[in-house]
Amino acid sequence: MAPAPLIEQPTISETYNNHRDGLALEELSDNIDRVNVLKAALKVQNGTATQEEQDIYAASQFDAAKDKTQFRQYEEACDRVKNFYREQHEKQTVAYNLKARNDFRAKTRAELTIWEAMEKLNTLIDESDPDTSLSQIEHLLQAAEAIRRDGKPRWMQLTGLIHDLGKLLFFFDARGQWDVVGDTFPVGCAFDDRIIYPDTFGANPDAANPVYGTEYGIYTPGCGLDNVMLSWGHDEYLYHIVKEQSTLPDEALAMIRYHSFYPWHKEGAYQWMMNEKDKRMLEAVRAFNPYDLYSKSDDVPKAEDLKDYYMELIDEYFGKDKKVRW
Ligand SMILES: O[C@H]1[C@H](O)[C@@H](O)[C@H](O)[C@@H](O)[C@H]1O
Ligand SMILES: [Fe+2]
Ligand SMILES: [Fe+2]
Repeated sequence: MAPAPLIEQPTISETYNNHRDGLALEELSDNIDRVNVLKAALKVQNGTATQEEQDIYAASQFDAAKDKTQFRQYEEACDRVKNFYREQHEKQTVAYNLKARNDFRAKTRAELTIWEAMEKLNTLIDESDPDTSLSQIEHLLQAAEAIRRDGKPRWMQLTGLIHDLGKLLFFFDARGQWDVVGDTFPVGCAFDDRIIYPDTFGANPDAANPVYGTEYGIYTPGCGLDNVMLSWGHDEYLYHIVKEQSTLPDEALAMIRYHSFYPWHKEGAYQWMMNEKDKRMLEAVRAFNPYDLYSKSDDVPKAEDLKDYYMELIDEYFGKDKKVRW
């Protein structure tokens, strides 16, 4: 059976004629199809979490003791954070997103094991984050350890460990931090007011575009998030890598791809895009979020003490001592 068209075709060809520097969405989806065929041939399978695992990850007590008012206070955030989002909201356009995906597909930037990637990332301090000034390896270990302490499935522990590794982009093709970190949102349709600092989208040329500026833009309701272009950054980049090079299940892929999509998983925006699969994935992302956000105030784990445990976990889903193509 031929896959359902991603988005209504006439709109796409009309709107994308102006973006010859990027891949058309049709070509992108062809690429994705080719990858899926290759994966089937190589017997790399992501699969879905078992019901038992879904039950385990759904019931969490982890954040009960956390004072939620201490996190994500953007109104009180420092200028570093505010300036970051002003720039990001101005520059994340459809044209840029097509180009970024095209560049991503064009080459391999580095070959590093997961652990090497964590070490490389260690010097990056995330300008968008009002809640932590720790290094990334510390944040990754905090998230993974919180998930592990709560007895969650092994694949979810590993997801905690790697979920921000896409920030490696900063050392390769990025134009700054604005196309690497921060919350994400769809491009190609109206920017929702539930995105933080919504007023800063006035400076984004897409906001006034006759197609992209409308509620549904280039999409149709129910098209499914797999068919939506989320602003390019660490989530999207890592998602593609993990999908192609690991056996982590769909729920893990969703936790990675949507963990910064707060307007959707926290604020309830963009519900009209969802299909049945997305409803299940939303549960997974919501189960993951507290470990990402509230573990930032936990004790700082020591990487050397935990390395053996996590190396085994990495081997289990990526292959023994596997160099990942970044
Ligand atoms: O500042 C943070 C940080 O960049 C995280 O890695 C991202 O996932 C969050 O959504 C964002 O708010
Ligand atoms: Fe993140
Ligand atoms: Fe994170």
